[in-house]
Amino acid sequence: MDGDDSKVLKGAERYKAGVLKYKQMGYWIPDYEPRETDIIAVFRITPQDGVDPEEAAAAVAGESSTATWTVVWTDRLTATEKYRAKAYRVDQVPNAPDQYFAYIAYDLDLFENGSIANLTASIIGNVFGFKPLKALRLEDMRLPTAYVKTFMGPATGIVVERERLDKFGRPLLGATVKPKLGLSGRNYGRVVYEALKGGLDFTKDDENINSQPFMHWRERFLYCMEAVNKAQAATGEVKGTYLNVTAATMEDMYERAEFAKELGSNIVMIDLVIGYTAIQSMANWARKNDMILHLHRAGHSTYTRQKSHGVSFRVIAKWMRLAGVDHIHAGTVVGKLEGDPATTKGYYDICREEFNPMCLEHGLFFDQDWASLNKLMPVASGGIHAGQMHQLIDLLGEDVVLQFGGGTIGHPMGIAAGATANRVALEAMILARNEGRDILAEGPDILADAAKSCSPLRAALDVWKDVTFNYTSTDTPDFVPTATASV
Ligand SMILES: O=C(COP(=O)(O)O)[C@H](O)[C@H](O)COP(=O)(O)O
Ligand SMILES: [Mg+2]
Repeated sequence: MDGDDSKVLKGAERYKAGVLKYKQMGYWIPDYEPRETDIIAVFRITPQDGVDPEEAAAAVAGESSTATWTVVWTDRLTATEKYRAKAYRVDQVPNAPDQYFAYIAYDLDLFENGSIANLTASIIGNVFGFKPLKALRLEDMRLPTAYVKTFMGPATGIVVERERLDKFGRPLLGATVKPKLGLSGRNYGRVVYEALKGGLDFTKDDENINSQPFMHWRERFLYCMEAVNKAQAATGEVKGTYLNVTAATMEDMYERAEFAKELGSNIVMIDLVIGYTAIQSMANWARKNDMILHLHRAGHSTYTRQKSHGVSFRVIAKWMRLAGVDHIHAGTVVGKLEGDPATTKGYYDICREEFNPMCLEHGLFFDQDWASLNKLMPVASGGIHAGQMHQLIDLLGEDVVLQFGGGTIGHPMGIAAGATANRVALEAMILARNEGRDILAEGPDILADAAKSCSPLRAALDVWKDVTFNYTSTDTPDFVPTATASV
C-alpha cells in the first residue's frame, strides 16, 4: 500500500480487495475515549523485531474482534465501526524496551451475556498465536457494570459462608489430605477426622484426587462425611471437607455433587482444569443447592506465571468472581509456590473488595466496580506452617482460608496435634492483633509464649523453624511497589 500506512482508510479504498495494515483497517484509534460500557483489556505485547508497536496493538485488537488477514467486503453488511475493537493506547513497559502495554476497548455488543467461554474465545482466542508478536500476555481487564451484572457471581459469598459455618473474626483453617494419592477410603477418613477434631475448620481433597482404583469417589465421600459428622459431634463446631467432584463429564460431576449433598456436605470442590463452562454450571448448581463451591486453581501456572506470555492470574480471579465460585486459591507469598507480595495483594483485593481502585503497584490497571457481586474467599495454601502465622495474618488479613497440608499431617506428634498447633497459633495471633500488638514484629514471641502451654505448637515451631522458601518471584509488578504490601 502506498502513502501513510498508519491512517484509517475510508470508502472504496478501505474495501478494495487485498491486504491492509490493521491500522488502516481502523483498529488503531489513538483519540478513542472508551465508553462506560466498553470492556477494556490491557495486553503486554512483545512485537517481532521491526514491527511497529501500534500496528501490533491494532493487530491484537483486530484478531480478538472482527478482523481477518485480508479485507473482506462482508464487513460492509455490519456496523463495522462499532464492532471493531479499538487499540487506543500503547505504553512502553518500564525497564523492558521490547515490551508494550496495549489498551484495547471492545463494544459490549461483541459479547454474550454471562458467558466466560464467549468472552475468552475473543480475548484469548486466535490472537495468542499471532505471528507478528513474539509473545502476548493479558495483564488485566476492566469489566463494566453493565457486563458484570449479567453474571450471578459467587454462589454463597464470604458473609453467608461465615454465617453457615458460625465462624467469625478470624481466618478459617484447613488442610489438604496427604499423601495426595494412594490412601484407601478408610485411612483417608481417619486423616480427615483427626485434622477436624484437632481444631481445623476444613479439610480438603487434593487437586488430583477423583476416583482412582485405590479409592473410588463414593468410598471417599462416605468416609469423609462420617469423619465430618464425628468431628462435629466431638467438638460442637461446624466442620467441612471439600469433596472434589472434578470428573470427566458434567453428568459425573452432577452425580458426585448430588451425592455429597445427600450425605450432608456443606461444600464441594472443582479444579480449574474442568473449564469455564463447567465451572459456571457447577456455580449454578451450588447456588441452587445451598453449597459452598471451592475452586482449586490446578493448571493455572502453565499460563499465568511467566510475565511475557499468557494470562495474569488477576484476570483469572476476575473471571472466577464473575463465574460464581466461593473459594479460590490465590497464593500465600511465604509458602512453596510462586507469589510476589504486591502482585498477590492485587489478587486478594479482586476477590474481597466491592470496588478496586486502580493500583499499578499491585498490578491493577483499572478501577473495577463489582456491582454487588458476592465476595470470593481467597485460599492461602502451599507449603505453609504454624511458625508463619504472624506473617500470614499480616499479609493476607482475616477473610481467608489458611490451609496447612504438610503443615498439619506432617506434625511429629500426629495429625490432631498438627491441627491443634495451627489452631492455637491462629487464636494466639488474633488475640494479640485484637489487643493492638504489632504482630509482625512480635510474632515469634507471641508464638513462643503460646507454645509454653501447648506442646503441639512447641513441636511444630521446633520442627519447621528454619523452613522458608526464599526464591525470586517470577510474576512481579512493573511499577515500583509502595511500602511493604499487606492485603
Ligand atoms: O496441595 C496443596 C498444598 O499442600 P501443602 O499445604 O502440603 O503444601 C495445594 O495443591 C497447593 O496449595 C496449590 O497451590 P495454590 O494454592 O498456589 O494454587
Ligand atoms: Mg495440591
